[in-house]
Amino acid sequence: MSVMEMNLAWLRQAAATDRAPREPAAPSRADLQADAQLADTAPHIVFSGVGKTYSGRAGQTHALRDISFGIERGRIFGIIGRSGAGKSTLLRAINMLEQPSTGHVTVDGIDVGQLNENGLVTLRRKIGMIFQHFNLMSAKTVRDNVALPLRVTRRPTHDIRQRVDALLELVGLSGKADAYPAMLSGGQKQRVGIARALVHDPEILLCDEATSALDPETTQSILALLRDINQSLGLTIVLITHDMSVIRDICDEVLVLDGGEIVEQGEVWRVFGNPQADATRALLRPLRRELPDDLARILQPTPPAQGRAVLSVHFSGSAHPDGISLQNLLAIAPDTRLLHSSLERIQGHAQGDVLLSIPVAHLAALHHAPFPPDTLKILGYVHEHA
Ligand SMILES: Nc1ncnc2c1ncn2[C@@H]1O[C@H](COP(=O)(O)OP(=O)(O)OP(=O)(O)O)[C@@H](O)[C@H]1O
Repeated sequence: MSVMEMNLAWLRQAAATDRAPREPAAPSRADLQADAQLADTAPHIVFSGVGKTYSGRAGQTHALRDISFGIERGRIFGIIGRSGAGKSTLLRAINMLEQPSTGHVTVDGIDVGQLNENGLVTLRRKIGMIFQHFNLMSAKTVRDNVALPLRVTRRPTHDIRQRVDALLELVGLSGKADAYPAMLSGGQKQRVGIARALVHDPEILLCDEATSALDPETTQSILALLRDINQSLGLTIVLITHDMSVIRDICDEVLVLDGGEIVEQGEVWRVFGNPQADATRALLRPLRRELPDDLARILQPTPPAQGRAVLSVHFSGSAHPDGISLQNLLAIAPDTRLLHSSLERIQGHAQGDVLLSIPVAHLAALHHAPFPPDTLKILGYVHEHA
């Protein structure tokens, strides 16, 4: 029996009985191999036709409509959408903090909507969660905050202490075990939140706007920690955020919600490089650097007799993953000048715009340029003396 199957059996046992299940036996090498093979093929989390309707005094709100998608094991999966799009509802359906009105959510093949109370306790141990405002207990030390979920399991005190110390070391807070939350920076508080979320050795970590209260530098350090945890512990991470740079910097895949529906989903470099839905384009606008003001001021709509054309070349990731050769362009227009670039690499793919200028006299030769026609746009013209 594979480890995954053992865990499934364990969860099923918990779902079927009112007694707390015993911990599963330690897996053998063969179990681990079988598990790796199974894990390669089965999505870790699956939404099938999930809908959620809230009823209130003002009527019904359809927060989610017919949501179906899967999250592969070990991925970092981002969910984005405008305010009210349904992100939190979707995230919280994974650990059943929100019960769907229709459809099913399965984790490791278990329909989590069918679990009884014991089953839910077991499930939630397998799914850690961190929050925007950390949710720490102010009257308890860092060590006690992290130990809290372990105390209810009645593990021996020295086991708990060992586990907590190891986790504090993992998140870089070894020296802060006896500090109180008020004595910590925002980033340190979130590290405590991460340590606490990991106490039960979860397979999934849910991050609800986990970096939204942090400054950009601290955000980067928390993202680096999440990436480390994802890689070293093989955790599947699902996160929601309003910050598109978080998705760009850490996620493998992104799902875009709008009005409770999926409007787009895919690898980050594909979606960010060539967004299809209006909602995605609107969300990504802050990442796009517009034409610099000084350049916009001098651009003319018609070509001058003597002057230069300003071109933008858009890279959506797929065209030149190994770098961009300007050799052919320079052969057409040797006096090509680089004006501006918003080019960046997402998951190893070039993405963004490069602004170039060439003499108008060379415009006719542009159809020989080494870029697909739809990636090259003439933005305007500047007079030679400008
Ligand atoms: N408990 C609730 N009762 C009634 N309506 C709710 C409840 N929770 C959420 N909603 C509504 O469901 C919709 C989706 O809410 P949700 O919080 O999932 O969106 P979100 O994308 O996470 O929003 P935000 O980015 O602002 O946090 C919204 O219209 C919201 O007002």
